[in-house]
Amino acid sequence: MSSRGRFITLEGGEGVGKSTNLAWVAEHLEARGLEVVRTREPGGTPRAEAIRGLLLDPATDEPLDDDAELLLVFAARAQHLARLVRPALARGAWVVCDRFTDATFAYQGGGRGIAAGRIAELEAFVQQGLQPDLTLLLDMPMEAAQRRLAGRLDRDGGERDRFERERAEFFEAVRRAYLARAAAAPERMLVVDADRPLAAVRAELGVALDRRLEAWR
Ligand SMILES: Nc1ncnc2c1ncn2[C@@H]1O[C@H](COP(=O)(O)OP(=O)(O)OP(=O)(O)O)[C@@H](O)[C@H]1O
Ligand SMILES: Cc1cn([C@H]2C[C@H](O)[C@@H](COP(=O)(O)O)O2)c(=O)[nH]c1=O
Repeated sequence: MSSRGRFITLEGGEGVGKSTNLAWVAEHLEARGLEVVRTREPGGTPRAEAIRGLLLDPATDEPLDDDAELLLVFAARAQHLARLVRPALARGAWVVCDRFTDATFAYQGGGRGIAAGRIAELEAFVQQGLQPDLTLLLDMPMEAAQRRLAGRLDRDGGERDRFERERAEFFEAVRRAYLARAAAAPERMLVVDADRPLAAVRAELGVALDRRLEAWR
């Protein structure tokens, strides 16, 4: 096995099953003898998690400006990359991350309408060429994903965050932007039909991971 760590991201709209499947992906890799670091964006380190708090806070007293939202996302990412992701990859660990920059193109680009070129400039500045080796895009119709999200909120309690309160058109635009990015980068991004029983989703994820493991050996 190569000593270079690999960077795997899970993407998709709200409630499609990213967190549920991230745990499984990490265990699948660990069962093959790899050191795996589980993380998420925005967040992943204490200071980046503090920025996440600002981004997700649903308080309406001072609406968050779209450009400020974009810059906060990348500020959290810079911290996360410097303190957690790059050191882990450098020591040979595999990093499995719940959302990364595809989410910025989908939410701030597709959802908020910020130009892709502006996002790409920040991406180049913050990432200095670092990209995920593999992105698993969990895709399903927005209404079904919203039902899953509502079920989770009913079961676990908690209120909707600032993004989860967005209107249906926002989530439709996010989904379209994700699918457009996957179509433009088919070698990196695998679109997985998430509107199936968990066992079927995981079977497809497992095949994709094992194929990559073999190719990267
Ligand atoms: N394939 C599946 N079939 C049925 N239910 C599922 C499936 N995958 C996940 N779920 C359930 O759907 C809910 C949402 O899943 P999860 O929290 O993993 O989604 P998420 O994409 O991480 O959401 P968020 O974007 O809010 O972080 C959970 O209650 C989870 O148990
Ligand atoms: C990385 C990233 C995330 N977001 C949004 C998308 C989600 O609504 C929240 C994160 O919460 P979740 O538990 O992962 O659902 O943040 C974003 O707008 N832009 C980004 O780059």
